Amino acid sequence: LDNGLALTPPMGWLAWQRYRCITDCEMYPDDCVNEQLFMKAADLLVSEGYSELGYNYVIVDDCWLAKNRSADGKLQADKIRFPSGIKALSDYVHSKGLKFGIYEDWGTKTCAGYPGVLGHEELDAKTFAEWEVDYVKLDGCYSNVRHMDKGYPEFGRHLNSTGRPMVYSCSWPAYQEEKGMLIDYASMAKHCNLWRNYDDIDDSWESMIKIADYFAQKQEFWAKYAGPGHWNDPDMLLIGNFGLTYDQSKTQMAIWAILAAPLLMSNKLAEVQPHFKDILQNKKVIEVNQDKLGIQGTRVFRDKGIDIWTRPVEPFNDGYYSYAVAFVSRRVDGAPYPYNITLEDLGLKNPNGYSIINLYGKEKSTTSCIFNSKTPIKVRVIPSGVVFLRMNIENSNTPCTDH
Ligand SMILES: OC[C@@H]1[C@H](O)[C@H](O)[C@@H](O)CN1C(=S)Nc1ccc(F)cc1
Repeated sequence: LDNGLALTPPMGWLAWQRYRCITDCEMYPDDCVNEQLFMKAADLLVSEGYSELGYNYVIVDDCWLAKNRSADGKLQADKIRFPSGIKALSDYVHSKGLKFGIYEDWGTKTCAGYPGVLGHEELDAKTFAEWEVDYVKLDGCYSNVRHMDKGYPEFGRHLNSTGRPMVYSCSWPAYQEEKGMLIDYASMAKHCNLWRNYDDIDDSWESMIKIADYFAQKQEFWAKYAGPGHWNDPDMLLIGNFGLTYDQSKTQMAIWAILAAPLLMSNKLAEVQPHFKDILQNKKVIEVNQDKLGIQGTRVFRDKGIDIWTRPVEPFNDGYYSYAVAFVSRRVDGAPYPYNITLEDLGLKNPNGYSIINLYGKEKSTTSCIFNSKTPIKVRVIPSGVVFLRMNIENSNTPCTDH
């Protein structure tokens, strides 16, 4: 969507995966969907160093609403759980220098059964502008999938007519994909800043890698629609929760960086363990995800249980081609698996050579030597883990010794 927003994939924190629709704040005061949850998330994004790295959206998901609209037909928040109201919450988030996102559903109800926008589209868009919302996630439950091709663009026009810039996240393709419909991705890129293509992510390796594999299967259809202002969305980051190991967390962060995916954490920020936080705050990996070219990478190679993903990154012009390259092991036979490949076999043919940086390596790993495209690079990949490298074209002439 050409509204000047989301020129790189949005980054931030989205409640759904970790907090679902927990509304019993008596029983679960620290884990329920209420205003405290989002105010605390805003505080921690700043105090824990996330916001300075780009994580700046605090996004409310389903279940924020009262069960009914107010007398004048406007959407309203649950009065017990959001006693100060959404505008006050939005103001609080803005006071921390962050941006505020909210959820609704192009249907009669949200997936969890709260009021949907159908029949109130213009009013609801205006309400979001009044609340100074910066990002709207529009879900697609309780609606006719065949009418989404008109409904989602129309709601986007209502948002645009308010005059307030708002990132527009659409769930439209995910619902049409589910029905096996032919999907108009050109329309998606025209009307939405990002869009969910596929199933909801759950807190497990199986769920995350199923989504990654589906994006690889569909890459020839989907990747070309990604670019500044319009992104495919494989759903939230699981890192810091219960389901992924340390190495599996590095794998999700690497694949989401290759895919130019939104980096929307959904975790309990106060309890993210330091080595998981290091993954979420890895500047070199975030730099790949936020690369200005906005080219979505692809899975280019599968061999011996090693999946290889590459993404073109800057500098990438007149002969200078640089890449991020991820080696993901799907093996389960215990030992880290040694894998060698020449850059030429990877399709990186620059004769002058490349510097190679291990994005998950220690700082010292920034090599100054170069590999020419025939030098085999040797990696050892941990089961369901990843070796994530950045290869920049170099014209220096200090060839690398064996790596
Ligand atoms: O209720 C909202 C929730 C989250 O917003 C997800 O990100 C959305 O993709 C939709 N969603 C859920 S649980 N959707 C849903 C998931 C399973 C199901 F059988 C029916 C609806």
